[in-house]
Amino acid sequence: MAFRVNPRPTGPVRVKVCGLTTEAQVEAAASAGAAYIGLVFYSRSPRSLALPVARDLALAAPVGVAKVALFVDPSDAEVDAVLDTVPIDMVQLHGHEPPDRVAEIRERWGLPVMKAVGISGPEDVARARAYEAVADQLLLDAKAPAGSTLPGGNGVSFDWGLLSGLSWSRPWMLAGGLGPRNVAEAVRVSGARQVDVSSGVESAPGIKDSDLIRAFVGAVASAR
Ligand SMILES: O=C(O)c1ccccc1NCC(=O)[C@H](O)[C@H](O)COP(=O)(O)O
Repeated sequence: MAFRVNPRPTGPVRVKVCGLTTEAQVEAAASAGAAYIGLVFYSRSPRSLALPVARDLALAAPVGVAKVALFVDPSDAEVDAVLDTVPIDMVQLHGHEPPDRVAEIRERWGLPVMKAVGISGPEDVARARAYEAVADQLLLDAKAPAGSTLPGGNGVSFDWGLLSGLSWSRPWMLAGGLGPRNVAEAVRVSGARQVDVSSGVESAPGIKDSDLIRAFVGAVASAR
């Protein structure tokens, strides 16, 4: 397949490592150069955190690394419980939250919100446009495969060419099946200036691997 090559970008590509569960992983991600760490609050996920653990991880993150709290169709009480306990910089919504719920969460808690949208075809890209007006950032991720119990973190990718040459009024992040071996190509094809990874830097489901995190950030740094 022939891809359009995006114009030469400026500035480094920023990395989010999602689903960290130990302080050593937070240290590995931060020292490798990750700009964001994702903390998962979804009980069905192998990466889901209890509040006291999440608080310790957030406090272990150096200044300058944004702590992102990931929710799936959360109730107000769930958001309250996390934000009352854990120092968080951004909320990620990874469920079926409609635009008005995204706007409500943003306004009620006063934090930037990143809305994840599952992409498998051009109609999904069009759906993502509905969030440009209400979200601070977009996370363009692969759709969960049939049968998966997780809306994200499944290690599957989508056709990055769907994003090539598009412009967005909000910053956006590419996710889905990225790893040290394919992320440079994904950046080149999609034009992403931010990337998000979870299972691609794990040695087993839910277990992050510091060497893979370093390899991923290194591969991103080499992307042109
Ligand atoms: O990671 C999870 O366990 C998870 C659970 C429920 C909703 C979303 C989840 N992850 C979302 C992310 O931001 C992942 O980093 C993103 O989907 C990419 O995952 P992967 O394909 O494994 O790199």
